[in-house]
Amino acid sequence: MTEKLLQVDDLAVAYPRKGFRRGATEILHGVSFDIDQGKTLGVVGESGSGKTTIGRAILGLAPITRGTVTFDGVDITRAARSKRASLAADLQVVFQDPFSSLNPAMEIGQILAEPLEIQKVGPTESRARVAELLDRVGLPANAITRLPREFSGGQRQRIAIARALALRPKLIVCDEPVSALDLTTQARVLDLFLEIQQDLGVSYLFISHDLDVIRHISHEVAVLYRGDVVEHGRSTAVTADPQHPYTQRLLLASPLPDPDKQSERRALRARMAEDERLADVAGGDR
Ligand SMILES: Nc1ncnc2c1ncn2[C@@H]1O[C@H](COP(=O)(O)OP(=O)(O)OP(=O)(O)O)[C@@H](O)[C@H]1O
Repeated sequence: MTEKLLQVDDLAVAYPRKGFRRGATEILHGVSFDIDQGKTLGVVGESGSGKTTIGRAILGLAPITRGTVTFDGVDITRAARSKRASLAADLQVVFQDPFSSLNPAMEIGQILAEPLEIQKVGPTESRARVAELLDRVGLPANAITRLPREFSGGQRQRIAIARALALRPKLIVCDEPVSALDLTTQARVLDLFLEIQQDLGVSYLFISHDLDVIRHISHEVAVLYRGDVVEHGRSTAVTADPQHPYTQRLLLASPLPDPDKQSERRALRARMAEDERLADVAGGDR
């Protein structure tokens, strides 16, 4: 049996209402899912559905009002600060924007060595690990003396991935990590994520608004709609035969014109039109 690395149970998050002394706006209304070791859960949903908030809650950066987040056997919503700090290396993040997530004044070698220094890794081992990380993400060894601005968007995202891998984490929260990239670069970076997972057994919580991206990268998918998980299942099943009307709409809006899926989508559109027609007829009969 595969071990559960992350278990999220009935997670609710609420932010205090701006301009009010009391009251809070609930963003997540009790979401539950888990992630096995070495697997990927894709979280998909439209803008504002709460995807980033899920990632932030797992990283301890959002106000959790209910539920539990158990990471590697520890309930991090109730664990002491010292215990959470000891888990920090195992839980890393890659953000959407590789331009703002890398310090523009630091050379790549420094950016990658920084987390190692914090973990008190000595200089000789650190140099070897930085070289290994660059190789791992397909960047040349001479990148160490260069600055982020000397790299393209895709290369910068590779640097951000290398930085996330520096401490050999068990889980990486990937928050729209390919959304700022063109389609060809997206595909290459997604393949890198897959290759890394195959080699290192790392798990991903992979957030995206794009069902095609999620289909490519995830074993399972959770569809988030206005702070609730409305559909959850194996990625192939959910994307081939979505059950919830919201997932069906997301699939139709999916931006990649995948030729193999064209006829499938036409059939789905026809089925939805027919469902709507029947609903109209039923409504008219009442
Ligand atoms: N710090 C905050 N304070 C108050 N409200 C917030 C805060 N952060 C997010 N929200 C609200 O929570 C809701 C969900 O935001 P979130 O960023 O999680 O959505 P998302 O699905 O990731 O959207 P996007 O794809 O646009 O990033 C939004 O209505 C947002 O305005």
